[in-house]
Amino acid sequence: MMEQFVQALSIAGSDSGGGAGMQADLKTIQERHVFATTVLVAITAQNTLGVNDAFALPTKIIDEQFEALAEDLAIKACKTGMLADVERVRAVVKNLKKFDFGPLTVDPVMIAKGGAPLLSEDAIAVVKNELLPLATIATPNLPEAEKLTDVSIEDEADMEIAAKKLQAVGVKNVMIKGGHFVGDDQSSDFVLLEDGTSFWLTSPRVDTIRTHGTGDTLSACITAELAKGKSVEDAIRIGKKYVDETIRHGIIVGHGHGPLNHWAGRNSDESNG
Ligand SMILES: Nc1ncnc2c1ncn2[C@@H]1O[C@H](COP(=O)(O)OP(=O)(O)OP(=O)(O)O)[C@@H](O)[C@H]1O
Ligand SMILES: Cc1ncc(CO)c(N)n1
Repeated sequence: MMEQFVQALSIAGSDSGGGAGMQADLKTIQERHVFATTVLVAITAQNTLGVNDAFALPTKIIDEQFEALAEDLAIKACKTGMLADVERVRAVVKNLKKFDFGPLTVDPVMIAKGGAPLLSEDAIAVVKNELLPLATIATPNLPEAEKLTDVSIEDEADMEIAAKKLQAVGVKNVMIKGGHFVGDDQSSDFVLLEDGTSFWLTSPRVDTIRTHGTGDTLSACITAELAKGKSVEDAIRIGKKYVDETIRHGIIVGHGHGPLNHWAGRNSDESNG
């Protein structure tokens, strides 16, 4: 008998350049052999050089996308990416409370690599107080962790303090990404699990500017693995390994912060774990 194929959901913004946002989520979830579905929240006119414009979709069509998925599909895990502003964050929170799409990964996307805002300043508190308490795992980068915790992160000890503060807000599991510690020869992420155990995931830093969509790719991989029923710890470890391969085996696309090689892990036994 044929069984339901595993399905996951990306709630995010579109990157026309194809490297980050919903496009990175789709490519990643597909590579992890999970069926990807989407709720599009915003559209950006973007390439590897920057974000030229952004347009947030009306909440009516956001609600309708959630309803259409709930009516028909069997989604086992979901993630959020770019949510644009207070109105859109609240629309997503409302729908995530209404429907069960499995464990939620919140990638609290705020600013694109080139510096363009993808979340309005006043929406940060709403993400913190209304969205994060629904999260199974949150994956902020360093500036996002600072904004969400008011901890100024100068070193690894500060990352541990910020992770504890995020857990206090209600996030069960926290992964703070150290990709922004440029100058360091390692790229180290700190993980604090629900049961209080913690560990570092470290990989040699790749000397490249082609890192557009690293955060989206990592959180999408975690989401796909959670949809398959992997534990949070296993999903995180697989996510780190997968994103590392996509950076390490880079491709040349565009003239700025180029996208990742999402199919880099195809021939690697390790990344198919
Ligand atoms: N140059 C690099 N070499 C190796 N690993 C990296 C590098 N840059 C980032 N990473 C890893 O990529 C993952 C994503 O981290 P990062 O801090 O870049 O996320 P992000 O800022 O949210 O990304 P984006 O905003 O582009 O989606 C982490 O596991 C981090 O350690
Ligand atoms: C649409 C979109 N979402 C997320 C990111 C962050 O990588 C981006 N650059 N663009």
